[in-house]
Amino acid sequence: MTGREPQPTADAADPADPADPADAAVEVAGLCVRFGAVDAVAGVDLRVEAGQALALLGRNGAGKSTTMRVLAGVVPPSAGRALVAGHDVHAEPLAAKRAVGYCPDVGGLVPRATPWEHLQLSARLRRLDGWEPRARALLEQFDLGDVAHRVTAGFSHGMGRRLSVVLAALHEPRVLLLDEPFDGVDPVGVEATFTVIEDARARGAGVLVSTHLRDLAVEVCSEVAVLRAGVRVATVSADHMAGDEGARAYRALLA
Ligand SMILES: Nc1ncnc2c1ncn2[C@@H]1O[C@H](COP(=O)(O)OP(=O)(O)OP(=O)(O)O)[C@@H](O)[C@H]1O
Repeated sequence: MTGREPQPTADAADPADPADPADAAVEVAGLCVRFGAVDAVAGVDLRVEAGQALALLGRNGAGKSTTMRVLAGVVPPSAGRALVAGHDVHAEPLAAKRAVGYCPDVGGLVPRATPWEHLQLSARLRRLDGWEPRARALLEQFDLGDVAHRVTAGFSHGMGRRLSVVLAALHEPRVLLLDEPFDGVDPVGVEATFTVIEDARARGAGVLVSTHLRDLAVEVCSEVAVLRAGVRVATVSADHMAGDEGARAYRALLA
């Protein structure tokens, strides 16, 4: 991300897109992403069902953010398939972007714009009606109400993270992609993010959370997928990754 573009990405026409209950929220098969000589993602398979939250764990450079960027339509796949809410991100980019709310790991905010202006722009691009009460509620929930009309240039890292989650959640997307949503975020922000994830699951959305914070991941997600060097090495229940035993199991997968 360049940090110059607001999230989410602009959409064009917005025809009705009724959910097909047969569709997974996220379906990734044989995904490869190459940057020159670097295989950032080297054949990843993932599935997130509607109403499920899956955590994506792995060491620095494992390919987590690249996978998220493909699903958000920011980076094209080199090979394989990536679908969100039944839409191929490559073949149906607009329908796919419409289904997604994306919190990028870095950037995405316009320094000279206020949180309210970010929300206004997002609502306009997505042609949302009656979005204001939800926007106000989300800002309050994330303790950003007092700074709703302050430019984001002076925001702390954690404030920027919290606003990025608010922007991803505004339109109640069918697929919520949160890349490092807890990074540098205080307990109020963590709690608010948990609520956003739980609300999304309750209305049948699928959630993918990329993070280094295993303890938080297992608290809010039902399953964990571990990437290593661009390859998925395990998908296990969150219980399996909890506590001291989970820490040992996780370290073993990274070795
Ligand atoms: N735009 C790019 N150009 C070249 N290489 C890239 C690019 N984006 C990612 N990479 C490389 O792809 C690999 C995977 O990066 P990625 O950011 O997906 O990892 P990650 O698991 O999210 O890491 P972290 O936990 O540090 O954020 C790394 O080797 C990285 O250097």
